[in-house]
Amino acid sequence: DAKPFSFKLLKTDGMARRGEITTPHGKVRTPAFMPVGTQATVKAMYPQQVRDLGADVVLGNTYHLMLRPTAERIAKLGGLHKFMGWDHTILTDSGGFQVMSLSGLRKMTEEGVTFSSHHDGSKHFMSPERSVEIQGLLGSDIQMQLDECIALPAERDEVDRAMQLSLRWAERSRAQFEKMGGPQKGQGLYGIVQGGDVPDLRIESAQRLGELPMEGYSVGGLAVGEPQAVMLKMLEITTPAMPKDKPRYLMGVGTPEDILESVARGIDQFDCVMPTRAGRHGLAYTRFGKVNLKNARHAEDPRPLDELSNCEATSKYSRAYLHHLVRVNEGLAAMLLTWNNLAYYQYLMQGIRDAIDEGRFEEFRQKTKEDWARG
Ligand SMILES: CC#C[C@H]1NC(N)=Nc2cc3[nH]c(NC)nc3cc21
Repeated sequence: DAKPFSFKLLKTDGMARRGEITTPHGKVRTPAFMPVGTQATVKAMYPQQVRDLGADVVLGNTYHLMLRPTAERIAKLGGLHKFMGWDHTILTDSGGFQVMSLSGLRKMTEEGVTFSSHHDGSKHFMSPERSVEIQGLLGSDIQMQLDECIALPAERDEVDRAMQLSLRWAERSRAQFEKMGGPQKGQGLYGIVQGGDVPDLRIESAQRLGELPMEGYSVGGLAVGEPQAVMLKMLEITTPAMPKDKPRYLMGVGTPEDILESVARGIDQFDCVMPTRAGRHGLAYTRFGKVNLKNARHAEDPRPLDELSNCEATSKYSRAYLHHLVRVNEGLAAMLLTWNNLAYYQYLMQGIRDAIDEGRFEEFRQKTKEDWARG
């Protein structure tokens, strides 16, 4: 058997936590930002570049990979790590959220969800068991239960119904994960806390999920368009009800500020398309806030984004050049800005981890927000 999946809580500073996850493909330093690699690639980046910036985990998506090229084909080729040339930890989402947000939903039953592909309209079926089977075929180190994701705003009884179904699906996902020998392979399966914006349902979901032997717990259903204040309020209610000795993963979050505020409320893992997607749209994240390189004011600015950065994309090219590349829609624009943005996100995460290690997270949080405001 492989070394068991483990999480060590190394230090706390207020509600902020510093930890380390051990998976079959190495260690994950938390708080961690996990770049999104939906279709087996972090868009516009080489795997080694992503690694060199300090990422310990990348994300893959069951929904996308089951449609193209299919999990069976990836398994036949040696699994997702080999397929995409990433030899570190991979976390996969279960498909629940993508079915709701991407596909022409057919029907949801107790058994699972039938949906049509957003590519060609072909019909597919996903159950908690099938989702875990796909994630196993991919060789995913950290897997997600299948959950029912409903769009907000929703009535309380609809939120309750979806939360209760997701709890029953958590148990079925766990059974399938153990049937496939996930624990013996050192892999982890996370439950997903639901409950929308209803405090008592969030607490019930977190407490009942915490009774299942999951290796970690995600908070789902936030970052779906609600104001940041609502998201943070829901976190203050939810994280204290989650197990303390297991990783907590806030799905789909977020901006640098969302991440800083969520670490302060007890979250360990983050993923977001923001840095990569923004990079493809001419937006740069820096230590002093965002820079929209489409804007003509950069047309003759000889300064790099941040000369003190050790990332080449950030320190070696003028804003004028980046503005030009964005304006003429050159591929190098997406490459350089994605590189810059992921470098900044990992720089922020390293700063957060160091600050918690040294017991100065609150001071770090204030100083970082001042720097962003300075622009
Ligand atoms: C309801 C629910 C839920 C969660 N369930 C699963 N499986 N994945 C998610 C991915 C997300 N991405 C974002 N925001 C971009 N919110 C997410 C929430 C979930």
